Amino acid sequence: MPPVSSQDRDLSLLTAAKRAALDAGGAPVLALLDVPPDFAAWTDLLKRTRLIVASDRPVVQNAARAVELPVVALQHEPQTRQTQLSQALLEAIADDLLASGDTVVCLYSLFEKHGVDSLSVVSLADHLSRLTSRDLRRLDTQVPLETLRQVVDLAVEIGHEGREGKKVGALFAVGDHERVMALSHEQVHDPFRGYSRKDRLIRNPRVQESIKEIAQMDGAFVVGSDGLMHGAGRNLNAPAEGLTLSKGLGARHWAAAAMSKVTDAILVAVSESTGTVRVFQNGRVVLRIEPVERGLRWSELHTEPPSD
Ligand SMILES: Nc1ncnc2c1ncn2[C@@H]1O[C@H](COP(=O)(O)OP(=O)(O)OP(=O)(O)O)[C@@H](O)[C@H]1O
Repeated sequence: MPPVSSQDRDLSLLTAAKRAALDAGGAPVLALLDVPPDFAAWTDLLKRTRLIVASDRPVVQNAARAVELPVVALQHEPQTRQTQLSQALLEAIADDLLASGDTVVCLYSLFEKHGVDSLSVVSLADHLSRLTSRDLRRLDTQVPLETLRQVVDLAVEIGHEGREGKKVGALFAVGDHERVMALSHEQVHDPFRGYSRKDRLIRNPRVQESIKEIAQMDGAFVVGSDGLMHGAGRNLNAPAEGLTLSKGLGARHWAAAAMSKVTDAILVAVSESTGTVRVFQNGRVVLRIEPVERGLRWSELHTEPPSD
């Protein structure tokens, strides 16, 4: 069999991408490229199907901009194709080129130096939720992923929805609950006191609804590794020495950082003003989730020294 030229291979994959985009109800095509292709031929073939170009190479970015294609400019750093593709999708959502509920047809190269050799149809909603699990799994903690995931999902919902149109903040300590309880005191009456175990498990949807309601009150929720609520309305008072936090973060976030430093708990804070969820471990923000329209965006961490 004669070898297929890279240009022919690109065009046959592009035809398949167009077909997949139409089958998905007019999905956009995102091409992750290292070398500029013949963009005129590409747009000609794709016709009305929207094409977004992602690349860490200025030569590709410039060639795409020259024909007025939207560009996602990636950082050049050694990473797998899959990570690069995830990054491109997240950046495209952040730049409003994609919405987090979209299906996207992705074209990229796994093996070939030039052009594209692979096609994936990605549901962003599924992909984003898998990313959340993956990032949480990376945390080296004894708190089971399931419990962490439930708390983080709840925190994201609180930050995203608020309560009856009002913005709501919240604070959760997960794991190492005995030490967290010892380093905190009751700030307001604990609404969960006296409830049965079943009615204090955060996987119970009724408990989740109560948490959303109670989050409006002051203080923190203390959750055990098994997802059992041990306290609500707690004022956390771990010492805040030797901590570094981003500018603009107030008492809630300092309390979270401090408690995560002196215990093995993971702290999850929802900012009332922005809805941003921050996950703290060992005194540092290890994950930050920005609320974006209809979904989440995991973003990189920027740590700045505290202002005087
Ligand atoms: N040590 C603490 N323990 C538990 N909750 C706290 C603590 N300190 C503050 N909070 C809670 O955080 C709320 C907001 O405080 P503050 O505005 O200073 O925090 P912040 O970090 O700026 O958070 P936000 O972005 O939500 O405003 C307080 O009303 C209180 O409910």
